[in-house]
Amino acid sequence: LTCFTLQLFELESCTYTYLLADTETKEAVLIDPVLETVDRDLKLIHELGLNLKVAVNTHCHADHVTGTGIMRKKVVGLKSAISKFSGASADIQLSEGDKITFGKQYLTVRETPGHTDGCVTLVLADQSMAFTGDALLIRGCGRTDFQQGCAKTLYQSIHEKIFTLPDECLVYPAHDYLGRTVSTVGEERKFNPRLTKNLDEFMDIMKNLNLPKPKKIGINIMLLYSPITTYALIVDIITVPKDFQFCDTSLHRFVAWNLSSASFHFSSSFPDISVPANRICGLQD
Ligand SMILES: N[C@@H](CCC(=O)N[C@@H](CSS)C(=O)NCC(=O)O)C(=O)O
Repeated sequence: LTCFTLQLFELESCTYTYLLADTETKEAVLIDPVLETVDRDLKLIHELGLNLKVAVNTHCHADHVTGTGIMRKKVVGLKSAISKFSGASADIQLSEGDKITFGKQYLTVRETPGHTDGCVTLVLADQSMAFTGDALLIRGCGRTDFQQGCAKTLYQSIHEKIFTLPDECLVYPAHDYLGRTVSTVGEERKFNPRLTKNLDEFMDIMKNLNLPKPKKIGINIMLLYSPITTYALIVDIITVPKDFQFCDTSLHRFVAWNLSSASFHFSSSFPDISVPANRICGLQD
């Protein structure tokens, strides 16, 4: 079987998007597209004469807005996919063992929660490659301090679902902040400074990472819980009211979906104006 993989990079969030294609049938899958690079990715797919079947997110991203919603509108027949535990809407809700088929190739879903509840690792049919999303990063792993993060769950996921793959299996993460592009299961099992520790030590490391919050988490949380949009043209985020469930301190404007009044709130100094959901300039998934 013949398959090729291209690794694409988005500079602002240091995200890797992966394009996989069956060279015989030209059917392709895109993993973790980013909103800002949708046109770049679609141009490449067009140039290569590929037929994009599925755009899949390894999880609900906090650091960038996914490109799958807008891609579905631009590519006839394209289906979006994400874990059924992500809370997000998509054409295909993935579970453990599901197969994402493209031509004669397929990716198998391994649920790897811990960074978020809906994190999955996608493993190529012959186990030569694993797309680990934010679960396992090169010499690191996804943070566990928000979005249902749980260090113990992540530790178990990585040990049980990723470190059980062959040593030679290539590890392709969703991000790298130091310019690294690929690792292997064997290397990570041996040299990952977090995952080579025991569970207690790992939990201690994860508790003390003290990372700043990703810049786009507020926008993503709002999009995730919005009943009308999965992709919207929304202003930046402002402040953080305590009584709202979905908000973020690191951003300078605030937009939230208020569950009780069923409206979006935009504010610079909260409480502020409340806008009915149907007035939002958004695109339905
Ligand atoms: N600087 C970035 C966010 C960096 C970050 O928090 N990365 C996440 C994955 S994206 S939610 C992470 O899990 N990092 C783990 C680590 O050890 O770095 C931004 O501002 O968006």
